[in-house]
Amino acid sequence: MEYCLEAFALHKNYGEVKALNNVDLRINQGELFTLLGPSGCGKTTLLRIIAGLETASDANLFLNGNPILDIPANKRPVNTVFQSYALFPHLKNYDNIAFGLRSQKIPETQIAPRVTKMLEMLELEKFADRYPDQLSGGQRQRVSMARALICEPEILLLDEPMSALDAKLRVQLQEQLRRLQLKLKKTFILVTHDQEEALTVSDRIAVMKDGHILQCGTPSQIYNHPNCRFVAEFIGTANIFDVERQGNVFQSDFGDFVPNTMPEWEQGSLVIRPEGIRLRAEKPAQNGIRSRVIEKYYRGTYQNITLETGKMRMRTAPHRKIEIGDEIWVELLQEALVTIDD
Ligand SMILES: Nc1ncnc2c1ncn2[C@@H]1O[C@H](COP(=O)(O)OP(=O)(O)OP(=O)(O)O)[C@@H](O)[C@H]1O
Repeated sequence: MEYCLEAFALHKNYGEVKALNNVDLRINQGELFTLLGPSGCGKTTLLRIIAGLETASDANLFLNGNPILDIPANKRPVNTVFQSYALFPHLKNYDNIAFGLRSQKIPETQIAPRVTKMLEMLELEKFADRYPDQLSGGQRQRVSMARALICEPEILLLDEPMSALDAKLRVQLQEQLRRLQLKLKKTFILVTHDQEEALTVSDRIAVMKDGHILQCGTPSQIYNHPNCRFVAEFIGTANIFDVERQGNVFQSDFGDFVPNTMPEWEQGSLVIRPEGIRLRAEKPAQNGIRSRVIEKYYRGTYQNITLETGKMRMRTAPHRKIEIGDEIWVELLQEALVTIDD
């Protein structure tokens, strides 16, 4: 299979700081690939190296099988959408979008239909004659996307494009971004520190920390099968507790548990997501805990419950009568228990 983008052994040092430490990456043709991690993990540096805005040492970077590290940024077939929009304030939105084609001296008769198509695709028809400062943040970011896409780059790079928007707009733009990418079937690389955004829009996610990629996989692989404590904690809510293996059972401070698969190690952790813990009317046959409810938060479509035992988080249906102080039986579903070697 031919990858759209391949990187081998990417290193980037800023003085003492190892911004990227031996990063390998393979991104498929037409996928929405997300670089996810906390501030300072190196995701922007990686995006900037792909864009050609930053140099890398000892590295190889291939686009459609061709090496690109020696190609300057303005000659690479990639384009970037920045958090800060980077639109020209003195140009109308139409002219902002047309800018890249005009600078290639393409005749206006060919530019007009392409701009019109972009305006349509990003639902911006009404705003063509306005200036960027007459738009909301989300609309402005759509103009930035149209401007970046009109030159038909091989890859669209998106550097935290939604982080300046409020929560509701962000969700709208995430869905719009995903629809657009599926329609265009183009490779998009998104940088974000927002795990919900990554889970919502991505085909695959690379979780980064301290210049390393810790895990790379589909949203459901990353969420349901985190390969280490950091990934489990960074994505969603995770209940994590120490265990010791004794034969086919894990012993913990909260009782004995049996997961689906037994690892080789003797000491490690078990991870379970809140939805993997279920309320039971009586003691379950295995993986049961008797515990007191210490917190309850109504969330509309569900209730968040905190158990006294290990401050474990679980969820119940919103109509379920359950009160703080209740003693309940819960089952940690066997198939939801993930083992992690610390
Ligand atoms: N020009 C620079 N000079 C010195 N250090 C830098 C420079 N750019 C980045 N760094 C450092 O490299 C590391 C990775 O930075 P990078 O911007 O890639 O992280 P990030 O994950 O994108 O973070 P954020 O989400 O805050 O933008 C950080 O420790 C940062 O301080």
